[in-house]
Amino acid sequence: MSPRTAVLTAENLVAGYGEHAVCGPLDVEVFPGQVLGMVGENGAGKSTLLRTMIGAQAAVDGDSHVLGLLPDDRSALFRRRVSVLLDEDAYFDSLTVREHLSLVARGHGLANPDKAVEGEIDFFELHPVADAFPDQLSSGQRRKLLLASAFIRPFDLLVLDEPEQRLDTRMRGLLAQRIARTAKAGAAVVLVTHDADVARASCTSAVIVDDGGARLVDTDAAVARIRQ
Ligand SMILES: Nc1ncnc2c1ncn2[C@@H]1O[C@H](COP(=O)(O)OP(=O)(O)OP(=O)(O)O)[C@@H](O)[C@H]1O
Repeated sequence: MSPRTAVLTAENLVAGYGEHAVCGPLDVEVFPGQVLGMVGENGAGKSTLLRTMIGAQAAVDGDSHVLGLLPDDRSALFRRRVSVLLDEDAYFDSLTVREHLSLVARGHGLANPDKAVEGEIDFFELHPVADAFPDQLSSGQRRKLLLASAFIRPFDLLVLDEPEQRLDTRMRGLLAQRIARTAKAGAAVVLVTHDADVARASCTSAVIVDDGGARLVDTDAAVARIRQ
């Protein structure tokens, strides 16, 4: 893909439920190397807008494209090139942390899956629970497992809904740096966050979602909005 081809675009995109608009319209393009944050108060519509951007729910109006196509999270292309972590827990109860990561790494055809698995266990500090099952983890450790599963696989677009949830301050900082590095390496990232430090350390631009609207701003404005 050419570096100037947008990975994700939204055109006049209005998100909501049925005929009921929650927020928008939004026009935005996200290119490789960019991290677009989405900020705003509880209930403003960030998650709804994020899901609509990636085709996980129908738009009230307008449309979005991922990798130049109408997004279809069941298509092979989408699943191969878009890594998504929404605000939900999804595990296999009978697989350990290490087995989960191994399954994702092998499913995506990584050349050296074992090395990648150990790398994520190191990064997310999951060593003490690497051979534990999901119901033996703390809520923060479960969140780290989901984040590790999102990062371990290849992607052109990484989509994260409040990735900082349940992480301690130090791990939030490491995560923000990882997101920034991921974009510098060529991916595009879209994330919802309530954390001003995460936004400042990772975002290259942002959308403020409020009063039924969605407007594109620079990172400083997004950080100031979170701190209000
Ligand atoms: N399934 C649904 N059907 C109808 N309305 C919904 C549904 N899910 C969420 N909403 C409403 O849509 C609005 C936006 O919710 P959304 O979860 O997108 O907000 P948010 O900005 O992500 O909030 P938070 O920061 O609390 O996660 C809220 O008023 C919420 O009540």
